[in-house]
Amino acid sequence: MAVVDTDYLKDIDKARRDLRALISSRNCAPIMLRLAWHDAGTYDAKTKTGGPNGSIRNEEECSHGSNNGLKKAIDWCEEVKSKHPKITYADLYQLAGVVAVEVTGGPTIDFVPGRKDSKISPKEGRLPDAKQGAPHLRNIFYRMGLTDKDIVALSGGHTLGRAHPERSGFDGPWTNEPLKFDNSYFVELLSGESEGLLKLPTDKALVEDPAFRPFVDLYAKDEDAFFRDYAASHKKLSELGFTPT
Ligand SMILES: C=CC1=C(C)/C(=C/c2[nH]c(Cc3[nH]c(Cc4[nH]c(OC(C)(C)C)c(C)c4C=C)c(C)c3CCC(=O)O)c(CCC(=O)O)c2C)NC1=O
Ligand SMILES: [Fe+3]
Repeated sequence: MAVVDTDYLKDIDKARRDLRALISSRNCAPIMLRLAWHDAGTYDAKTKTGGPNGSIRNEEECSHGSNNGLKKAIDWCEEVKSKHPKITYADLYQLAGVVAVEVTGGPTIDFVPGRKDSKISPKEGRLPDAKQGAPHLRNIFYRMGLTDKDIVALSGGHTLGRAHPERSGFDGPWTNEPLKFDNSYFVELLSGESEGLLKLPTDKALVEDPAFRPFVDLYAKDEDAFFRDYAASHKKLSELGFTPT
């Protein structure tokens, strides 16, 4: 556990400002949010391994196929790390994810520092495979200790950014404003195919599965409900395996 004293908290605040400036000036909120998830999304609640521990910076893990393209985000975070070396990579990547949502107009997410770094990287295969459907999503997210509601709320993170053919083989944004954090991902999900907009098989599973669908309907019509549930799920994912002191 990193020692969270007043100096550490002061450093976190300065790093938060640096991240706001960096993410706003480079319009890189989407890839920073994806970096935060890819570090946290490896958590296994049974074995208490993986999770938000900065291990994605290890060459072995950041070269996993599912992490294609994230090296850029890791290098950008290094600029902030070099100015605030006391902050753990684990805290820095999760802070970047929180700031990415904030600067694009999303909900304020409670951030508690104190995550420890780990050099151990799990084997590839712990993140969801976009080509699969509902059973696979449940296998992956239940393993993390998350629920159906978390799966739908977190998928709303696709309100930001786009897929890149050279990274995942998929192409295009999910919404018409990929730098605005809002509930348009769910509105698009319910409005069928739109020219130039992407729907992954895992996105479509949310509409077809009877347990996921009520959350999609709620979030498409009530943005406040989406923001409330997203903020709670984002905090949960960013604290997997971490008990704030
Ligand atoms: C729920 C299942 C799920 C899957 C299978 C998934 C897969 C997925 N997510 C993204 C990009 C992608 N994903 C995300 C947020 C994201 N991603 C993510 O799933 C994880 C990490 C658990 C896989 C979570 C839980 C969140 C929540 C916020 C962003 C912001 C971007 C755009 C990045 C960019 O613009 O570069 C891509 C395209 C990568 C590329 O080509 O650049 C793919 C294939 N995202 C999913 O939600
Ligand atoms: Fe994604």
